[in-house]
Amino acid sequence: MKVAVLISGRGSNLRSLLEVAAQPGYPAEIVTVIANRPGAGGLDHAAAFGVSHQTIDHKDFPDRTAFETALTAALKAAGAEMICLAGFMRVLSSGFVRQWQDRIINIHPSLLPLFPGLDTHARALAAGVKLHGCSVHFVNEAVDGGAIIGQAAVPVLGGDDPDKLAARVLKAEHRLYPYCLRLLAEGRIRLIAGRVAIEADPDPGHSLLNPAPPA
Ligand SMILES: Nc1nc2c(c(=O)[nH]1)N[C@@H](CN(C=O)c1ccc(C(=O)N[C@@H](CCC(=O)O)C(=O)O)cc1)CN2
Ligand SMILES: NCC(=O)N[C@@H]1O[C@H](COP(=O)([O-])[O-])[C@@H](O)[C@H]1O
Repeated sequence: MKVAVLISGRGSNLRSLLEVAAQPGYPAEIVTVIANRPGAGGLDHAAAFGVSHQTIDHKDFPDRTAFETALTAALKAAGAEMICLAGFMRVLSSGFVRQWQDRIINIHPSLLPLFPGLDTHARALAAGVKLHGCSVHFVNEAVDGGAIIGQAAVPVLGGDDPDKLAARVLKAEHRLYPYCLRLLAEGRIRLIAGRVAIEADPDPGHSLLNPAPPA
């Protein structure tokens, strides 16, 4: 499966996708990386893996539609069949989402439907939840409202602040995203009545995602 990754910053999720996609037998290929912010750190990861990469700065365009028209042209030129949002911080218009219906996924740093949007870790701490985590979901018009493909949970520990919690969640993100993209690229994901069904799930207990905590 030919995959494009859209980023806005550091790119650690992009790196985890590049690493697994470089492994023989992984069913997806990262064909291009596009950043909407000049100097996004993730572009260096793309260069390090020899993957085509470019910046399309949303600030260079009069509006979202013009920005997204340039985005679509670059995606089509790269032959992208699927789009992975990895720390991509622009809300995509309904027109763009419809054009790429069921072919855009995103990683979000919370256990959706809890805490959609921004500042998820501070909000989780403020809410006093004891479990937090991340979700990979299809992207639709509703921000963070698309069908959930996979989730990974982490404990909220005493003394946690948003940065400590974010770091624990990020480790889980780096396992969850390659796992979910694999399921998608192997054709195991079915969207039925707006919900995801995983066919012949190789790891129903998700032990891959949630290895037993250290003794
Ligand atoms: N149509 C959709 N677009 C996007 C989704 C989605 O589910 N549907 N997910 C987001 C990712 N995301 C949360 O996971 C998110 C990203 C950005 C924002 C946001 O409010 N962005 C502001 C600008 C912020 C900036 O440029 O720094 C905006 O776009 O005006 C909310 C949620 C990706 N897009
Ligand atoms: N709303 C989208 C959002 O908040 N995404 C989050 O941004 C970070 C990007 O890190 P990265 O650039 O190192 O992959 C990740 O934690 C991702 O879940």
